Amino acid sequence: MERIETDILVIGAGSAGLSVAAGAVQMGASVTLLEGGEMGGDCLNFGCVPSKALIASAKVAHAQAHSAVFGVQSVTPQIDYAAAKDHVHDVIAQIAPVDSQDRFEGLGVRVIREYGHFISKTEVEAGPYQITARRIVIATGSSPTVPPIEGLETVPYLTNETLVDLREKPDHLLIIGGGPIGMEMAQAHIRLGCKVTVIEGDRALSKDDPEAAAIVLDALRGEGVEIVESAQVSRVAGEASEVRVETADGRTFSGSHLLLAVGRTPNIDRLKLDAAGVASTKRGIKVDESLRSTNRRVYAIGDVAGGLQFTHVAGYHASVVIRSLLFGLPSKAKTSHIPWATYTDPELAQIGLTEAQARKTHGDRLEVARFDYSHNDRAIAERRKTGFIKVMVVRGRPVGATIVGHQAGEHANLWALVLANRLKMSQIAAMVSPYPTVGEVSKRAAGAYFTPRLFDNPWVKRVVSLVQRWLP
Ligand SMILES: Cc1cc2nc3c(=O)[nH]c(=O)nc-3n(C[C@H](O)[C@H](O)[C@H](O)COP(=O)(O)OP(=O)(O)OC[C@H]3O[C@@H](n4cnc5c(N)ncnc54)[C@H](O)[C@@H]3O)c2cc1C
Ligand SMILES: NC(=O)c1ccc[n+]([C@@H]2O[C@H](COP(=O)([O-])OP(=O)(O)OC[C@H]3O[C@@H](n4cnc5c(N)ncnc54)[C@H](O)[C@@H]3O)[C@@H](O)[C@H]2O)c1
Repeated sequence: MERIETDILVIGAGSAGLSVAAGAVQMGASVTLLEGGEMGGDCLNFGCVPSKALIASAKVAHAQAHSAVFGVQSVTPQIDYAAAKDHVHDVIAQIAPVDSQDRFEGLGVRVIREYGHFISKTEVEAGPYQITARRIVIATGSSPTVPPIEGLETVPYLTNETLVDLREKPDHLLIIGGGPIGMEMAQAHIRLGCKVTVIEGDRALSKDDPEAAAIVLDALRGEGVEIVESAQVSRVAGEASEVRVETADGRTFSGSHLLLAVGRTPNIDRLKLDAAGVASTKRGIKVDESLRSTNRRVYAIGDVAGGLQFTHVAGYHASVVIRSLLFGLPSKAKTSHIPWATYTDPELAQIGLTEAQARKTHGDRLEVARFDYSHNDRAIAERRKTGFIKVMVVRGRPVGATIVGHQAGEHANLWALVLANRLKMSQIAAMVSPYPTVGEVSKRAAGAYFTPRLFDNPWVKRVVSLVQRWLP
């Protein structure tokens, strides 16, 4: 057994672990990084990157089939599903060097390709290594949840992990779960020529603003995706290319392939957390606001910390703990300025509070300013008129924004800046947006906030008429 002593041990080389390791080593700490699976974790290999690459293929197919309105003859796209997956793997390969063992070793990180588990409060064993660290960061991420549905163990099913390598085009993809994974993959597959049925136990896209989610669901239904809500799956049966899904209320759906998209389970089983005195729940490792576990030398970040599960949150968590790991400074993770986006078409983005959350927190002090895409000239030119932005404002400062429409995820950047820096609506209104851009919707939402104050205000009218009398 080789013994290693290190300042910081990072367990897991996904978005969270890599961000901590890169930051800490470049600021002078000695860093050891364990990775039992693929460098880059879920986002690169099975999550964000492959899903967005497949969505890009699907967009091209959709554009070919719907070009006539632009004066370009529509054609029936000839889909080569396996070639689309080649494109997905090529995209992963292009991004992989950034997350690679070579790059991290080049930065000075000791990278060990083994799964690790605790043997004491400060020690971890990984393959032939025993590592003692002053601080340990658990960044082991999450895996697709496989729910206890009767019959599941007898039926071939896909998860986001195995979907990446599927090369035969599903004739009819059944998706259990109408969250972001289910909806993104549903639209990608209908556009790539599959039949798609989504079976959702509750409400599809239930974590998002219902009015905005309804626009996305309408669009998907319009493209032919069957979305069945309030349909808790209780049993599955069948075999390869013939799968049957039954719901608790007795409905049955049949398809050729089954994708599970029912949420995530934290990767904690291998860690032997008891040995380190690190407490956990079903959602993940218990952490305080500083992302410290019940063992003060051990932090947990990213998906395994059980909060919002996004790559940018993993990166943000890394920045929060680095302050405390390297400088011993107090540092707290907040969620009030965190954005997320679902990359359906139209896209759906949320930053900070939804309208319902803001109403609950701020009551009558809440004002909602909104602007519709249908009044944006560029959106009209691009035939992307569906969507809206609404901004939740309290005493002149936004506390949340919801955007549904073309490139909503891109427009979320501006509102993420606004919320992170507690900017005022007047500062957004002062921005000059280039015309014609879809991004003008943000400025127009700020305009909508001031319109009644300026144009429907008798005092303003009185002052203007008075000044006009005196002006030479
Ligand atoms: C289909 C899909 C699409 C997604 N799309 C988006 C998106 O568009 N935008 C977005 O922001 N987020 C998206 N996400 C979420 C995003 O992928 C995750 O939030 C992010 O990957 C979490 O990073 P992480 O570092 O916490 O965990 P992971 O990326 O899961 O990394 C954890 C790593 O730890 C390793 N590991 C586990 N246990 C051990 C151990 N004991 N020892 C050593 N190594 C270990 C694992 O092998 C893994 O590589 C998507 C997720 C999925 C599934
Ligand atoms: N664009 C993005 O940023 C993006 C994309 C994909 C995934 N993600 C991340 O990955 C996480 C996981 O995504 P997800 O879609 O798997 O999870 P989710 O928890 O958001 O949605 C799962 C859905 O499955 C339903 N469900 C659970 N059991 C069921 C059953 N037996 N029958 C029918 N329905 C059932 C739930 O009601 C829920 O609506 C997301 O929360 C998000 O953090 C992000």
